[in-house]
Amino acid sequence: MELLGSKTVQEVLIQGEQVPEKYIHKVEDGGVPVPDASAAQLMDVPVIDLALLAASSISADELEKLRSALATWGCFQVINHGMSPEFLDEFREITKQFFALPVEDKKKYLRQVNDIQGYGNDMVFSEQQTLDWSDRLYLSVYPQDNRKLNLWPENPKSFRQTLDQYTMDLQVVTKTVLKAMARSLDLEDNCFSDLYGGEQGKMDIRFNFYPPCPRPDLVLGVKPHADGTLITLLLQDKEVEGLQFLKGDKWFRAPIVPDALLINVGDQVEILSNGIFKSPVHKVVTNSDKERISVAAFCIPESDKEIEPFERLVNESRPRLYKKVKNYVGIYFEYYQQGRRPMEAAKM
Ligand SMILES: O=C(O)CCC(=O)C(=O)O
Ligand SMILES: [Fe+2]
Repeated sequence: MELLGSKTVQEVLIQGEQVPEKYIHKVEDGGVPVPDASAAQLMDVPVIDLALLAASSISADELEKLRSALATWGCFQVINHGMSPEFLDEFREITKQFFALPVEDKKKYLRQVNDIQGYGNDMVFSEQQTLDWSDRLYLSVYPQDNRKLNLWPENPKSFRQTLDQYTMDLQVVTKTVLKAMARSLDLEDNCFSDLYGGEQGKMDIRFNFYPPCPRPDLVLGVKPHADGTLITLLLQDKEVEGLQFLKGDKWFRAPIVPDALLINVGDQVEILSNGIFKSPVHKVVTNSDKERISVAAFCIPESDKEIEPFERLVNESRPRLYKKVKNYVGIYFEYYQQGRRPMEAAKM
């Protein structure tokens, strides 16, 4: 159960408070709570041309690039995805315009306690939870029955239509990526996409807004987590960095490739691939003078689908690492509430 909601970050800032205690990360052993972002290296994650992954003209080199990126980083950037740079700019623009509305106007779309959809802050499950320095708008878009249109902004005027177009385009990208992932593992083309569901696999969208933060050394935009999805497609801010990925015990900065989408696999693909593809732990740092936006699209299997390692990927040299799970997103929140890594629930 969620505790009563707290304020949005924007409201905290309007009230001119010091950064409230609840947002502050502490390190008991006296280390640095949030290491200086500029000290982190850029990741060398490949940029993949989606046209070269489409079934009709698939390139073996591109496929190998994909497999190797997902086995090392768990993510890659993709260009030639069918959306024009102008359209991506328009989509970023409606995101900025929505968050720039006065608090009162946005509150029409306020998330209710215990519902994930709507505008507001991170869901709060325990008194101990350190809060993220981000405001969100979370909307389910597919299947269409999941849409709560009363929570879809009417201002800016083009918001709904632009979101609709963006998510239709993403469904096409998702299908191509899921097929290519299967091929890169020598599996049957549709093995991932069958779990995702027919024409309209489940997709949720989270618009993230990170206001400038007076204490980037103590506060995170999003605390370290891995996504509970099959895959996540992220549109990053065009100018402001913030996202970092963990590899080994080091954090790396995700580079901005303005017209690319950054795609990462989530826990469910790590399970299905028997650990060959890594669901990367990532976080978002804040900065003191620039706001940042991003938009994450979460692709999630239907909740009645059983998720377990594909048999072809289990053998003597690679024993089965994960149990069968169902409704993983439900498990995800239960573990998250207790401050545990949800993947623990799936390990053998
Ligand atoms: O803002 C970002 O770059 C990433 C956000 C994220 O990790 C998420 O929404 O799950
Ligand atoms: Fe994430």
